[in-house]
Amino acid sequence: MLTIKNTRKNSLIHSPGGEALRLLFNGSCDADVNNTVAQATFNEKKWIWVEDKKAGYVAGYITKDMGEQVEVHLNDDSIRIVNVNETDKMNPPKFDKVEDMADLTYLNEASVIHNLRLRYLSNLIYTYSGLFLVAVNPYQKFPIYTDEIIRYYKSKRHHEMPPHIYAIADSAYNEMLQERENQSILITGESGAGKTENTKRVIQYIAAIAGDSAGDSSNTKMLGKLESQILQTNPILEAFGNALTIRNNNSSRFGKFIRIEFNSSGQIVGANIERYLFEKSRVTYQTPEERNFHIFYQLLRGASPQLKSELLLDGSLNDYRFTKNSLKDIEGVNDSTEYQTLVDAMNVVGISENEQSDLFRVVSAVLHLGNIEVASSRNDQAQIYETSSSENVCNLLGIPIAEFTKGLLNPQVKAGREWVTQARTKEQVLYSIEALAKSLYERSFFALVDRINKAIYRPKNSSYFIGVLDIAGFEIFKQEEYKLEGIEWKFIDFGLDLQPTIDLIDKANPVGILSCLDEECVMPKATDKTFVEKLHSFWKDKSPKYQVPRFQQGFILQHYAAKVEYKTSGWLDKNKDPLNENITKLLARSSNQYIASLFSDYLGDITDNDKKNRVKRGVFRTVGRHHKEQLHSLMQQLYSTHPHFVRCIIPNEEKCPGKIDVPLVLDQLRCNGVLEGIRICRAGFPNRLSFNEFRRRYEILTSGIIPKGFIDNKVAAEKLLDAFKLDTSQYRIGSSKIFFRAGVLAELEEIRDTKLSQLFSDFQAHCRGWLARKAHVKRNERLRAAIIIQKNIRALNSLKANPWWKLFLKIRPTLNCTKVDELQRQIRLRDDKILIDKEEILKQTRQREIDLEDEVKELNDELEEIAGKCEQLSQSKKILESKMQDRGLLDVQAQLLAQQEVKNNQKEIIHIEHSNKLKRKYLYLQNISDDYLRSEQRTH
Ligand SMILES: Nc1ncnc2c1ncn2[C@@H]1O[C@H](COP(=O)(O)OP(=O)(O)OP(=O)(O)O)[C@@H](O)[C@H]1O
Repeated sequence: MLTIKNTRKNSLIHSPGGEALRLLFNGSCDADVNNTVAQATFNEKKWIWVEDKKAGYVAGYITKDMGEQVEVHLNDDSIRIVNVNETDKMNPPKFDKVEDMADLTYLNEASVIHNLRLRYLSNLIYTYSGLFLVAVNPYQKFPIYTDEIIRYYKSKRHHEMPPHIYAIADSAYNEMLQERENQSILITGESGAGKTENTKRVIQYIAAIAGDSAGDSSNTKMLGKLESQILQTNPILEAFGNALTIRNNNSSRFGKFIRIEFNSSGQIVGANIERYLFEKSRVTYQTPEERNFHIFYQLLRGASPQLKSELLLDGSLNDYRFTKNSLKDIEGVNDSTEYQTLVDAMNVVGISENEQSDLFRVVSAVLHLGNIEVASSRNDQAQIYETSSSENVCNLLGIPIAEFTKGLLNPQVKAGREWVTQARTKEQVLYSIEALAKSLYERSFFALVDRINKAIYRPKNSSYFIGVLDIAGFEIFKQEEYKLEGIEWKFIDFGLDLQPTIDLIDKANPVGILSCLDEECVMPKATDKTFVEKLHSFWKDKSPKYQVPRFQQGFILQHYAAKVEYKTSGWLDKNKDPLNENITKLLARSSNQYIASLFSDYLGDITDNDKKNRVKRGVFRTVGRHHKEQLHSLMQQLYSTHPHFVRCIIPNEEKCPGKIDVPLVLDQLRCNGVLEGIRICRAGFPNRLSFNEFRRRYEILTSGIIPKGFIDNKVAAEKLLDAFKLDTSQYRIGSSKIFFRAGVLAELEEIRDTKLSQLFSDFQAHCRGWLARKAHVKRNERLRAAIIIQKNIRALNSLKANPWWKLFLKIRPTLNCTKVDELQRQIRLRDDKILIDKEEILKQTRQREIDLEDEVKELNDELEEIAGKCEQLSQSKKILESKMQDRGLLDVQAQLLAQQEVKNNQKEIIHIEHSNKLKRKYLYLQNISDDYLRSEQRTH
């Protein structure tokens, strides 16, 4: 029993489970730690709702304020007590159901859970909490993932719309386009919390908005082929990689990182899936409340009889060891329909019928492997008497049965330098059968992921990506950014310093747990015990995060959320993951190409040299090392992206809609860092903008502050900050960005919105004014016109009554008014004639021009001819001259000169005649045009 004292009015009480209770009176109360106050509302009777572990919620009321004590009387006459934390203060009711919990005035566990709970009970499953989006699994379908909702969220700002996974997807997409930076969305949470559902929603949203950025697709029904293929990878991966567990009917038994690739204009050009940590042990063992991977049930229930007979499957779920002890059905799920969905999805992705049958062949082989019955002979040697299952296995896997059986029962192993045949016990054979079944299924699953990637991955056209990580427990905080930007930042230890624990697991020197395990795996005679002893010698009392357990063989690690005790039995074996090499070699040479490809790394004879290499390779590729390398590469990728965080919360363990188990939720909030996330967000500078972006967005708020012409973006941003009169504690200026405390940018955005809407109103007012003025002028003109028309009509009407006018009208037909008419007619006729003459003159002029041109051409030809003759004459003159020289005939020269003169004279006469001719023609044309001009003038 706890006695709570000095509880102030309006202060917050919260139960051991963290439920919030607002006290509307002064006083205190006793608390029974077994009960949880769910909700408290006080009216005059001061009602209180208390959760009773047995009875559920029970209502009670507070009878009286007794000084420092408050009794809560329940309707079953008992008294319930609550735990009060005096330091916790209650937020005013206006903060109830607040969309971003970073906005809470008082931040504490109770307020956070109170808010989440209120929202959850109002079917609001998404809530922002500073750095994260918190998503509480509703366990029911809300209509919040429709095409219409997608359209609402498209290109909206973060806080413009209620919290939603689409808002996160949208900001990742827009930031990718604006910042030209890869993005990642890290979706984490416990099993069953909703990671995979939210991952699917992110991909659905991105496929809808980015599939066709040219048009307004926003419609999942109108997706392109690639987008559909990406979406259809889901049912395939879920069939082979998901299973029913106690916590989740559709639990992913592997982690995945899906990268959606975009070109520079933001259209999807491909996708790639990387998988992590596959739970292959489920193939051979499940608890009675759980199932094997879905595909086993789907195939046995949904495949056609013909396919089943091809796969040699003539039994039902109860006939196969690997399925018979499991739960068979999932509520609300029809495996046969799911099988059809799977086949349809594989067809969409482009997995051919042959490839599908290869995948199913492996599933069937695994089922038959489980049914191989191994007996023990008298000398403890394993025997297989009933061979039908082995025959089926060999038939399906394309390997000879004799060698398979021999490899299982009497494998060849190396003993020193010799190869010897070893007899195996029943347990050893069963172990290697199970190891084979697990490895076969796992390799086939990995090959399936590779095949899917082959269909959807086109790295060539890719410029950026958005990666969606669906995996339990991932954390990256980019606090180094402050350092890079030169921001003064006092590191606050929020309990997030996980480095000592990470070192303990990961470090090579001093040897961390994984390295130590790898080392032990190659040590002769090493056992799980020697491994643990070695670990203790390295870490006991040397790391505060490492402890030695009292009773078990293992160690205790202090993780972020809690201490975890690890039992190390079987670790060495699991890390080596040994397979019977006699069998794997057989499989590598299988007559079935697909099966052979799964084990191609075992191809080739194991010579001494190979063996050495194999062992060496084994050292580097233990299970632990493989995971470590994979995760390291994942972290590298994540660090190169802009991260967005989604924290999924499981509300209760009964998969029950509308029920929130407060201690369970509180536990998750504590473990997944939501509370720290909010604190970091409030303590640090969670919003940042580059100088350029800041100036571009907010210059509008302070017209005239930034002078015209070029000015450095940083200087401009500083001027703007001064003009905003922001408190300097609210921001920090880095070397390329400005960092803001939570809420500052939201405020600026609000002011900007107001300003923009004011500007737009002004603009609209201007436009409307202009239109109205134009309409007014038109109306005035119409009015004037109407007045004139009226005036004329009135004049006409008044004239109508005038007797002179009447007389005039009467006598008009008899009047000789033809003169005017005749004149008009003559004018018309003359006009017509002028027109015709004009045309005729033009025609003639054109014709004359053409004739003249022809004549000029002829004269030119004549001139050329004369010139040619002259040339000839000068030639003959030259000849004659030379002859004269030869013969001394000077008199001939004189004669020729005389001839030449005659010729020249003739030429001159021709020239004169020609120019006279041209003159005459010119005068003639002049006359014509004068005539024409005169007639024109007359016309006018
Ligand atoms: N947003 C949601 N809307 C409706 N149902 C949901 C939602 N999120 C989760 N669920 C329900 O909860 C179940 C578990 O969710 P999901 O498989 O996504 O969990 P998980 O965190 O991926 O778990 P695991 O780690 O075991 O794979 C889903 O099958 C679905 O029935």
